Amino acid sequence: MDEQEEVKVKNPWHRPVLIFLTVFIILGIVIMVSISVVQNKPLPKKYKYGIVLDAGSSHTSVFIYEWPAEKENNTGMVRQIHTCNVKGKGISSYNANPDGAGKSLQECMVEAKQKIPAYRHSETPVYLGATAGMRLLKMEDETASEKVLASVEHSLKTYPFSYQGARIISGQEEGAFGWITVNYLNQNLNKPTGTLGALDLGGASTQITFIPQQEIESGDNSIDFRLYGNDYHLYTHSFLCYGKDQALKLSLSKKLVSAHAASKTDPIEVRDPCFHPGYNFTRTVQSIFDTPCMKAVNISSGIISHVGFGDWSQCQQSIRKVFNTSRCAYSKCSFNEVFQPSVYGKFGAFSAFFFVMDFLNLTSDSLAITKQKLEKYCSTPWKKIVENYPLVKEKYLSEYCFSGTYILTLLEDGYNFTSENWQDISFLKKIKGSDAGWTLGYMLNLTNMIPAEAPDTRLMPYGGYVTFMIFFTLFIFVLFLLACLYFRQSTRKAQKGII
Ligand SMILES: Nc1nc2c(ncn2[C@@H]2O[C@H](COP(=O)(O)OP(=O)(O)OP(=O)(O)O)[C@@H](O)[C@H]2O)c(=O)[nH]1
Ligand SMILES: [Ca+2]
Repeated sequence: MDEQEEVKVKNPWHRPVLIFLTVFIILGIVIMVSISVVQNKPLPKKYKYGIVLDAGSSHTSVFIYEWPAEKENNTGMVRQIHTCNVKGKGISSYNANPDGAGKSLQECMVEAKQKIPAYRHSETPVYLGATAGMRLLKMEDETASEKVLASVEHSLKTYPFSYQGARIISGQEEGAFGWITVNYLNQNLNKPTGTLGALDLGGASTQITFIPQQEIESGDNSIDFRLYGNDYHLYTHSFLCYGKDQALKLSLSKKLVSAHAASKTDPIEVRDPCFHPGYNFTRTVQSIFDTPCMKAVNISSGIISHVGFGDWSQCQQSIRKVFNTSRCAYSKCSFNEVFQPSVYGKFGAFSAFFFVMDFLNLTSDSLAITKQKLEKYCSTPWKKIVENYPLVKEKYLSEYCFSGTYILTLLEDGYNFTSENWQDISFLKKIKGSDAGWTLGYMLNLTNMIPAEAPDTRLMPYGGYVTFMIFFTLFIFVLFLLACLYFRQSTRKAQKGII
């Protein structure tokens, strides 16, 4: 009995200090584990948003962009999460009914409200940039263009976003921001890699932008940027009236003028090699001349009979007439006396360059094959084309022969691409999910999201730095203990030896 009591008394777990210490240690472990679980739980990423409306000549598109809130100055972080095509034509078509321009944006802006989390609405910037359609309207009727801009401004201010302005952007801006977009999305801007030239074909204008190898001889075509610590010296030009819809009108007007001189029929028959054999459509003369891109001509008949005969090489001859290459006051020109250095490097060709070449399945062939295929396509009877593509809008369908030939002629005779560098052109619509176009570059610039200088980077992230320092300190401490132990052992051995 006494012995048993003695064992009980000697059991160390019955000592209060030890019990207290054990509970304390367990509690400590629980607290540490809980803190580490909470601390290391992946945080929900916070995003910011921006809206840009591309008010083009043919239609308006609304783009919504998203980027991680804490990484906004890094290249490639902004991505397009949604796009909405406004129903109907571009805002410049509302010249006679300006209120309609603002109203037309309603559906897409309501969609934007649903796509962006409500708590971000008030800090989400909205920009509207209008391009060639509004440039032409401003030339024709400045008051009407101001009314249209006032109408879209009034409409955009009714939404809970942060309205930042609606304006007509210049051709240089359109070209330069398109170039920034493609190079930002390809993450070319903070690396020593080459950049991609940008080719944009709209309905009313077309832009070419690239870094040339030679000096830029005209100030209007030069634009300088400092992005992420690199200096960029760009060549850019925007040809107003050379988008594919205006170019069609230009080309058709020339055919109409010569048909009018020769023909005695009413309506005048305009025979067109750029439209398929069997194509026959009645147009008004007004629909061809309703643009400041051409001087009005005095044509007696109000309507024309537009008849196709599908001959590619004659089509190309007729399109060449819209490019004036007879004079150049510089060492080199593209056309219409505009300076252009030799094209250099790889190019991304988007908007109608892509729609058309993709439809015609001509995005990856050599120049010679491209011409052969196009020749065959243009000579295909209109009836057969309609049968082959029952789902494609007839207006688009009828114009692909003209548009394909226009693209080829613009690139080869206008910009001076050759069979050697033809395959440096990539026809593209999107890059990593975001549309190629000027809108993203425009927003990045206005939100200061591309810094002039590359941000200074630390050797390692803060968390990594703390972990490294803790482990390294422990490692040194263990080495120190081992050294002490070794020192004690060796001094003991030495003392024993002495004894
Ligand atoms: N085939 C085809 N054509 C299209 C499509 N979308 C637009 N287009 C046409 O392609 C041309 C260029 O379109 P966009 O790039 O949107 O032109 P835009 O921005 O309205 O015109 P700009 O103000 O000159 O830039 C226009 O003639 C459009 O009608 C499409 O999906 N398929
Ligand atoms: Ca455009």
